[in-house]
Amino acid sequence: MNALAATSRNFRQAARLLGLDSKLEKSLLIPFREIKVECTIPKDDGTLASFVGFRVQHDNARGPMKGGIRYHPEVDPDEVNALAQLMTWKTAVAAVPYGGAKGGIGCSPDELSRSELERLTRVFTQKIHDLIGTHTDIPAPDMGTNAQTMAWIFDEYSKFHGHSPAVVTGKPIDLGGSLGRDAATGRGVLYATEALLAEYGKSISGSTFVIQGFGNVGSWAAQLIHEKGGKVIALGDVTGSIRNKAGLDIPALMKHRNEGGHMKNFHGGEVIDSSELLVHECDVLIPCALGGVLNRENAPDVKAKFVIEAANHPTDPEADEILTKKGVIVLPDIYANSGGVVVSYFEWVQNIQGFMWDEEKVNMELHKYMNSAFQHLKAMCKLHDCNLRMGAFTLGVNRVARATLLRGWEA
Ligand SMILES: NC(=O)C1=CN([C@@H]2O[C@H](COP(=O)(O)OP(=O)(O)OC[C@H]3O[C@@H](n4cnc5c(N)ncnc54)[C@H](OP(=O)(O)O)[C@@H]3O)[C@@H](O)[C@H]2O)C=CC1
Ligand SMILES: O=C(O)CCC(=O)C(=O)O
Repeated sequence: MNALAATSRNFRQAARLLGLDSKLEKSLLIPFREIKVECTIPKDDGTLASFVGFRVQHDNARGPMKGGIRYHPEVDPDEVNALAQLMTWKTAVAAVPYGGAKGGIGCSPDELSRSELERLTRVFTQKIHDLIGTHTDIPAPDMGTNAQTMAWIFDEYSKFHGHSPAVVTGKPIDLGGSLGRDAATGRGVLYATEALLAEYGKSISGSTFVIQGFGNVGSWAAQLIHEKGGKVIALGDVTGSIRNKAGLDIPALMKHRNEGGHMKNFHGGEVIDSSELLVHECDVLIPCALGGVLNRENAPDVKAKFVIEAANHPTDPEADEILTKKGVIVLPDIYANSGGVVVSYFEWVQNIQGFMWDEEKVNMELHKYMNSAFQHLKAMCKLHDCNLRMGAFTLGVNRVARATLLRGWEA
């Protein structure tokens, strides 16, 4: 089942639990707007290259649409559609005043030079600039993009619309980015994991962790868990996977990575086959890379007691069923990785106010938002006698449905 079919299935299940009217259910599922553009750029060698870019704007009942832009070879319209829909439910779960959107360009960022990436980002922005904006749709980083990508979008957009820092979040601090945004998704993962473990009388410091992905989300999650005394015993990225039963030295691994080293050349760990990573013995498994990595093939062998979905849609529905039957507790993406969009919201607010918060305030507010969402999520689980994923979906879908009904249907 692809990501869109799986996300829509979860939505329909939540709509049924909530007893939503069928017309409303249908209208909430259909995206507001789907944009597909061709982006042709001159490569550094003088040849031309074309890439397809997408932006799906799913829903704006609760506010401007919000969501990241992904650069990855596997970007396709159905996946972007699913990720945009997830953003609608995620912003509602987090109680930030946004709808949902997502974008992507089918490309391999590692195979493009910095100037090719800049040209591609600027051409994409030229093609979508009149459909995004501070009060319509606000992009942010996702896989394969970063603060520099956001700086180019902000600059290109501002050529058409005047100085507009709040059109994107996740910007460099020097251009109006928020302190704490770079770490925010990983920090939110830490706060969400702490809240979940506490329900079971456990804590970060007494637990072992396996993390897939060592990019923005994975590396921050690993560092913050390590700082809190958690033992990260295995970790992997595209270049390979390693383990150390005594706990990996995460600051040393960060240094190794920042100096251009590959995972498998890190001396503080033993190389393992990447297929072993997700089924490695541990208390808590945190996928922080691609979607669909937990599936019917590997789910029966998962040994973790808790899965924290830091990636978007890492667990396909078949794996979800298998894990539930095995008694594995899965903390769903639309709550677990919402720290990124929460601090994006703080960045947008700061840009509009023209006032910068200190990092302590950002982290304190993030903690409040994550804890409050967890309490509301738990209440929905109790009300509908459902698991955490359905608790999060019913919470998000109900808030969007209420906003839609309050705004009214009459033309
Ligand atoms: N950035 C954000 O604020 C948010 C991100 N997310 C989600 O978190 C996930 C990660 O995003 P982010 O950290 O920003 O992305 P990055 O591009 O910064 O990092 C992605 C990481 O995943 C690794 N990776 C890619 N493919 C594989 C694979 N097949 N096997 C193992 N590792 C792999 C990459 O390895 P390598 O470095 O070797 O290429 C890299 O370490 C995505 O699902 C994203 O949608 C969710 C909410 C917010
Ligand atoms: O920070 C944001 O606006 C969105 C981040 C994102 O794309 C996500 O949460 O999946």
